[in-house]
Amino acid sequence: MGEQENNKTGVGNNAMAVVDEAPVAAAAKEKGRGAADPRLQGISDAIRVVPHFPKPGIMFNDITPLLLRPAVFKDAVDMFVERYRGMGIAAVAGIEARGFIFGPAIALAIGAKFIPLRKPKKLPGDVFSESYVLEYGTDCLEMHVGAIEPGERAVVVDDLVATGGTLSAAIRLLERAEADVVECACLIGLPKFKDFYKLNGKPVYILVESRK
Ligand SMILES: O=P(O)(O)OC[C@H]1O[C@H](OP(=O)(O)OP(=O)(O)O)[C@H](O)[C@@H]1O
Ligand SMILES: Nc1ncnc2[nH]cnc12
Repeated sequence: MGEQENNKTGVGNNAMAVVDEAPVAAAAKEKGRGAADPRLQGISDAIRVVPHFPKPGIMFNDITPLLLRPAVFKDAVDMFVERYRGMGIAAVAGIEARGFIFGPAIALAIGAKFIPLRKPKKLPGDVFSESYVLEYGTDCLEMHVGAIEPGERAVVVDDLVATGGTLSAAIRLLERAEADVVECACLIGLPKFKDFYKLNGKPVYILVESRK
């Protein structure tokens, strides 16, 4: 992925007017590539920030308003599809629950399989399990053994990266199956994530950065 491996690809501050509650459109302003992609402002505007949910102090980035706007929902999916098409990606791994909203559409569009990374005790077969710490608790992700073959190229998809704990667990799961994790893709990055350009050595591609 060349130059893109060395920066939080497509992510950065921008000068767009921002409503207080809306995340700032930040992506597609790849280094030296000129103006931001015009679709990003619509994506940013369609994300609602809800203070103190699910507990005091958390600024919850809610993607459900974006899902109610088909054109904006499509823009978000298209931006990921444009990025990963033709890269020999065999699998899109989506993180339960919100990675299940975007992951399958991306997988179908690029001709990849979709692998659900599920919360504990939901998958009936043999699983790999990885625990992680969240902004508001701890959790675990599981993946079916045999979902991916050694050496297959994979992208991990979720709606948001906060601490990076969930994505790191997803990367660990795929790597236990000897998959080649190419990148993680999220709609939203929280500002505190800005210091992480990589997770477990893997690039993280973010469309918009939340102000809060
Ligand atoms: O970067 P992190 O600090 O790990 O947090 C990000 C994760 O938190 C949210 O999911 P959540 O665990 O709330 O589960 P849900 O999608 O089932 O609501 C979000 O959808 C990410 O998966
Ligand atoms: N601030 C936040 N908004 C939405 N989902 C989250 N998951 C972890 N932190 C979150």
